[in-house]
Amino acid sequence: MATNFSSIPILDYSLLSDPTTRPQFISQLQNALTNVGFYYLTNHPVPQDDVDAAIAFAPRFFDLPVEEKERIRMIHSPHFFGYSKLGAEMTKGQVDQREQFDFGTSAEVRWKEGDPDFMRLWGPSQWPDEALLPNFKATFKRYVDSLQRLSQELLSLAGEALQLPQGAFSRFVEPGGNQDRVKIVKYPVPTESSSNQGVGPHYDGGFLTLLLQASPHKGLQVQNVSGDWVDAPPIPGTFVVNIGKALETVTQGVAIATSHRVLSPNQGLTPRYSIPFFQMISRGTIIGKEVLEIPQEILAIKEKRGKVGTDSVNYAEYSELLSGQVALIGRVKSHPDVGERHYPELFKKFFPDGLPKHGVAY
Ligand SMILES: O=C(O)CCC(=O)C(=O)O
Ligand SMILES: [Fe+2]
Repeated sequence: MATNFSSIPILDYSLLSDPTTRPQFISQLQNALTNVGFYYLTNHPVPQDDVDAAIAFAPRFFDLPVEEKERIRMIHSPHFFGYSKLGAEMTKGQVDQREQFDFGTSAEVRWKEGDPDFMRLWGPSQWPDEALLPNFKATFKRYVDSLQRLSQELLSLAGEALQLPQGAFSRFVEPGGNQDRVKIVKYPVPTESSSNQGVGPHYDGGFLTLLLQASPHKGLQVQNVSGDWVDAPPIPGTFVVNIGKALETVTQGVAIATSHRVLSPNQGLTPRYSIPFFQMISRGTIIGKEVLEIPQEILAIKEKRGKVGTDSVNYAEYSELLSGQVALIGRVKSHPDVGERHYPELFKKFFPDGLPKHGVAY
């Protein structure tokens, strides 16, 4: 089986419903997890009407009046939920050319006096005014409920493909469930003078990411073992699923997190939209010290594989810090202005000279 991919495998979810084809899905999944870190999922169970409704809302959100988007700016949220204008986010110290709206699956603030700061990461989302965007909140609540269910099923299938015992991942779920995160993203056509970094090379931090490409543009690229960037163009009716650093860590590097980036649309095109769903992990574990026991046969796959490209930021902190702290550091580095407002001490540690000139919302 190829260990240096030149395209992203397409897995057909409907193979799972027939016991004679199910093993084929599991074997393809094993290859995708261990050799690519990415796959397309086709014939998935999320109702197409819900997908279409989410896609239709993406441009409408960004067309809201500026004042309404400002009202729900991320800076108001210690949970890093809300609107970020163009140029407000950074990857690897470079400004990303994207505008976005972050929200989460339902969660209460469980932080109490004396708890570590990162316990404040989970909490309620900010939503646009119902009168300005009727049904937006209800549509996305329904959509993320479906995505959360699907992500849990795909995680359990990943466990099966890696020959782990059933429920192997449950120790990374907090009582009452984890809060997963979602973004609606707009990548505008760059001006002549701006860079074409839609989002710079990075790994996702959690378990699985389920990405809905919400317009027909190319732009997403995935880095293979040789360091080449492989296109992952939109395929209608699919999600792009990829592995985050947390899953890589707990599987002892057998499932690989693969670096990826987005290039802005070329001149003359329209903006690109996408809606990634990030499956998160529990906050209170040093996951590098809680890795799963992996069968020898599966570990052997890792030995055969080449070394993975390094053109990316990383999550080495998972081996020494609590998972919630790693997540908080990632958020503060990406959104320094929000970090400065809500987590001033941590902010100072990473930005001793104050807010960077670029990469701040205001
Ligand atoms: O917009 C995309 O296609 C990918 C976005 C992404 O990789 C991310 O937000 O982590
Ligand atoms: Fe990503």
